[in-house]
Amino acid sequence: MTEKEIVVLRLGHRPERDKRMTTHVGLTARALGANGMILASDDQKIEENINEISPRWGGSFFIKNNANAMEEINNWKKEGGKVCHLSMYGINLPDIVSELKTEKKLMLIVGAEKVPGEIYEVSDWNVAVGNQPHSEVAALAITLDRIAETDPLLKTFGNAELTVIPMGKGKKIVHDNELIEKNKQKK
Ligand SMILES: C[S@@+](CC[C@H](N)C(=O)[O-])C[C@H]1O[C@@H](n2cnc3c(N)ncnc32)[C@H](O)[C@@H]1O
Repeated sequence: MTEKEIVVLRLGHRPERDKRMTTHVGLTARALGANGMILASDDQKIEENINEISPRWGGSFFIKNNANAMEEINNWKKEGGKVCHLSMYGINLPDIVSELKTEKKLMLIVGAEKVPGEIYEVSDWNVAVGNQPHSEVAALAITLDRIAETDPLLKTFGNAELTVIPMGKGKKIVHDNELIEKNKQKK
């Protein structure tokens, strides 16, 4: 079975206002099964923060900083990918989810401030996660969960320095000291 390829395109990030929100878009995308995030603004700090996550917590999530949104979308489409823009004005997710689920190469676009009209035009779908205003992080999380083939909460992340041992009370993290040493030497 071919793996699904999902990237998140983050639009409208304002470095002075949206640092936490955009970091959370990246963390959520990674945790719930996306392969990477493309940031259509220049914020090297976010790039650094996200790049620190995978060596620590496993997997191979990528971030591309300072990208041109339309170029990314057009290249994605040329490679046969489909584009789904998340917007409260779109078709409600339950009405389109079965179609989205069959896509093997999907770009999910989330905005911050007002999203330019051309994004609505160029997208294959404008999809609402309920037609009420809320947040890009919530919209992304619910979409990734609903379109997943297997439960994203059960996904394991290989090559992790740190692994949480789930428990009802307290906190337990296992450290892979050999990998921590190896990664230190790479820096
Ligand atoms: C806080 S909203 C701001 C929206 C902005 N005022 C506009 O006119 O597009 C930021 C982003 O969250 C996402 N979002 C918020 N509510 C949503 C919903 N109900 N369904 C899908 N996406 C949503 C969209 O990606 C949106 O661009």
